[in-house]
Formats: sequence, structure tokens, C-alpha cells
Amino acid sequence: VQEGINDGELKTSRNKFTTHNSKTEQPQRFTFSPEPTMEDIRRMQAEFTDERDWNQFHQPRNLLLAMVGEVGEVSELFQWRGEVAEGLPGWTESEREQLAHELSDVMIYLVELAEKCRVDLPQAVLRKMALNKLKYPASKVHGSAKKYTEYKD
Ligand SMILES: Nc1ccn([C@H]2C[C@H](O)[C@@H](COP(=O)(O)OP(=O)(O)OP(=O)(O)O)O2)c(=O)n1
Repeated sequence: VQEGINDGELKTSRNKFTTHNSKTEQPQRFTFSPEPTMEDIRRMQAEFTDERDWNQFHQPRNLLLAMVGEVGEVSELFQWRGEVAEGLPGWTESEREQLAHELSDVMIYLVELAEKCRVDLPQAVLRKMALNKLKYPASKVHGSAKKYTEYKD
């Protein structure tokens, strides 16, 4: 993937939040762009830290603390607003961009934390989702948010 993303591409990806189907006025289904992959993000962040000689600070515990700090920054954006509906109606472009920044910070630190802990994150996610399906069979739990310990067969 390219290092730099031009303004046009950034705008397109932001607009996916708000585009509507003009005939039905229904929000269009939202999807991510296929790139960058988690491996692209790992490599780009590794280059960023190498270029700054920052690996000396990026041990697992420091990355964990940095990630949790960024989760706090995401929380600040939702703080005192009450419930927020999907698609964030009423949020300004600038608030949406701020959220995109903070979620990205969380992702960047998460990916680097996984790398430094030697967790192959994309594959680990696949394994965990397979486990989740076994634990919560759709036929059994459909429409209920109980934790698995509350089901008695
Ligand atoms: N030692 C560091 C410092 C920063 N970053 C990178 C990863 C994050 O994506 C981003 C975090 O930068 P800041 O710590 O400046 O945090 P914010 O961008 O959230 O700024 P602020 O805390 O002012 O909102 O920069 C990094 O990898 N290692």
C-alpha cells in the first residue's frame, strides 16, 4: 500500500458514514476499505518507530499503557452525550475526524502490542471468532445478550 493517502481518498472514506441511497433514503451498508491490512499497519508503524529510534520505549507494557490512554481519548468523545445512535447523527465532520484519529491510535498501538508479544493478530482473531461461534451457537442465543454462563441448555 502507498504510504501517503491523498485528500480525495480520505474524503471518500469519511463520506461512507453519511452517504444515503437516494431512492430509498436508507443508509448504505458500511464496509471498510480492504487496505491497509493489519500486516501493512504493523510494518508502517515499525518503520515509523525505527526511523525515530523509539523501539527502546515501545516495550509491551508501555504499548499497553499507551493503547489504554488512547481508549480514554475515544471515551472522552462520547462522554456526557447520552446514548449515541449508529452513524453518529448530529456529530460534526470535525468530531468524526477526531474519532477516526483516536480509534486509529488505539489500532496502531494494538497492532504493535500484538507484534511485540508475538501474537499473529489476524490469525488469532480468526481462531477467537471460531471459538465464539462454538460458545454462542446462533440457534441457542438468537436475540439474547446473556453471557454463556447463564445458558442452561
Ligand atoms: N512514543 C510514541 C508517540 C506517538 N506514537 C504514535 C502512535 C500514535 O498513533 C500517535 C500518538 O501520538 P500522541 O502521543 O501525540 O497522542 P495523540 O495523537 O492522541 O495526541 P494528544 O494526546 O495530544 O491528543 O503517535 C508512537 O508510536 N510512539
